[in-house]
Amino acid sequence: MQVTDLYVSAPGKAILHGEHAVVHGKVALAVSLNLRTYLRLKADTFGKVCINLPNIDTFLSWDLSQLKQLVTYGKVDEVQCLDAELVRRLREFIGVSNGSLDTCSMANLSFLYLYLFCICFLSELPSLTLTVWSELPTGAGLGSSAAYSVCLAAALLCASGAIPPPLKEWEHTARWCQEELELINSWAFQGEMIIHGNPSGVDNAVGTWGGMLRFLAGKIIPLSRVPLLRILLTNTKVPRSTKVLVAGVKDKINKFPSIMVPVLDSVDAISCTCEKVLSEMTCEPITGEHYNILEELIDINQHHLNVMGVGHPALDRLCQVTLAKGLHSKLTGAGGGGCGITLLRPGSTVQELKDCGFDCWETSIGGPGVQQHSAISVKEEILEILNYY
Ligand SMILES: Nc1ncnc2c1ncn2[C@@H]1O[C@H](COP(=O)(O)OP(=O)(O)O)[C@@H](O)[C@H]1O
Ligand SMILES: C[C@@](O)(CCOP(=O)(O)O)CC(=O)O
Ligand SMILES: [Mg+2]
Repeated sequence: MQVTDLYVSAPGKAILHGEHAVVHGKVALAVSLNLRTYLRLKADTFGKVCINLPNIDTFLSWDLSQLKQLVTYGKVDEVQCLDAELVRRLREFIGVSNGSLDTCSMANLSFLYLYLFCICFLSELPSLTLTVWSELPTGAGLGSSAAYSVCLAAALLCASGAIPPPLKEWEHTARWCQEELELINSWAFQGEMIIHGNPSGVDNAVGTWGGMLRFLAGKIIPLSRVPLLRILLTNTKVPRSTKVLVAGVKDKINKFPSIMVPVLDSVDAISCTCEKVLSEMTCEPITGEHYNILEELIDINQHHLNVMGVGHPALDRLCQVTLAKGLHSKLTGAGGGGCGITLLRPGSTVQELKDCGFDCWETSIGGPGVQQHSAISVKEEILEILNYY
C-alpha cells in the first residue's frame, strides 16, 4: 500500500478543574488551547523509519529489518490495554529501563509502539520519516504528551490505511468522522499509557475532539454552550513529570483513603458546580457574582491540589502575586511546577503580571481537535521546521 505524505496537528489543553481526581473516576472540565503540535509524515524508499523531534533534540532512525523482528500481529481496531510483551521487547530494543522518565525514551517508545501496531496488518512495514514540532512547552501541564500521541495516532492510522486522510484537494484543513476520531483517541490513549503510566484519557480526548469537554470515567461530553472565558497561562518553568505526580497521588490515596477520598469527592463537586455556573453564564446576563463563584472554586481546588501533594512554591507565588492584583489562579495539569491558569475578568490586563517576571500569555480556548492540513494551511515558521528534515 502506498503511504501518502500528510500534515496533521492536535491542540494542547488546560484542565479547568479535576486534574488528578479524574484519574480516580471523578469529573474533569478541560478545554483545548490555541497552541498545537504539528506532525509531518513523509513516505520514503530508504528502507528506514526516521523520527525527528526537534523540541526534545531527538533524531533517530531504524532499519526496517530491525523493526520487522519486533512486529506483533494484533488487530488494529481492538485496542483496550497495552500489549505488555511488545512494550517489554521495545524497552529492550531501545535500551530503556521500566522506571525511566527520560523524555526522549518515552517519546521513542510511544512512537515505535504505535508504529508497529498500526502497521502490523500491512504486508510490508513502510519506510517513512516523521517530524513533530510543538508550540506547547514539553512537560508543563498543557498536554504536550497527549497532543504528541494524538498526532502520532492520526498519522500512523492513515499510513496503515485503517482510516482515510480526510483532506480533499481543494481544502486547507479537514477532520475525521466520529468513528475515526474514536479510533484515533483510543490509539492516542495507548501512547499516553506509555508516557504516563496511568492516564485518565482526558488529555487525549481534548487533543482529539478539541473544544470544552466534561470527562468522567472515559465518557466524553462536549460542552457546546460555554461563555467566552479569558484565561492567562503562566509557565513557572519548574520541570516535573506527570508520571511521578500521578503515582504520588495514588500512593497518598492508598495510604490515607479516608482522608483523600473526600478531597477527590470535593474536586468532583467543584467541577460540577463550575459546569453549572458556566452554563448559567451562557443563558443569563453575566454578573460579577458569576465571576466571584468561579474564583472561589479556583481557590478551593488549588488548596485541594496542595493537599494531594502536587503543589510547588513557584505555583504558590503565582497565586499570591495574582491575588494581589485581584485575580485567582490554580495549577493546571499534573502540577508540581509546570503551568498555572489565572481567570481574567473582563477588562483585566496582563502587563502587570509580566512586570512581575512571569512568563505568561493570554490564550484563546476551544480550538479544533486533531485535523489534517494542506501544506499551505500550516504556519510558515512551523512548515519550515517540519520540512527541514
Ligand atoms: N513535541 C514533542 N516531541 C517529542 N516528545 C514529546 C513532545 N511533546 C511531548 N512529548 C513527550 O511527552 C512527555 C511529556 O509529557 P508529560 O510529562 O505528560 O507532560 P505534559 O504536561 O506536557 O503532557 C515528554 O517527556 C515526551 O516524551
Ligand atoms: C494529572 C492529570 O489529570 C493530567 C495530566 O496532564 P499533563 O500531562 O500534566 O498535561 C492526569 C490524567 O488525567 O491523566
Ligand atoms: Mg501529559
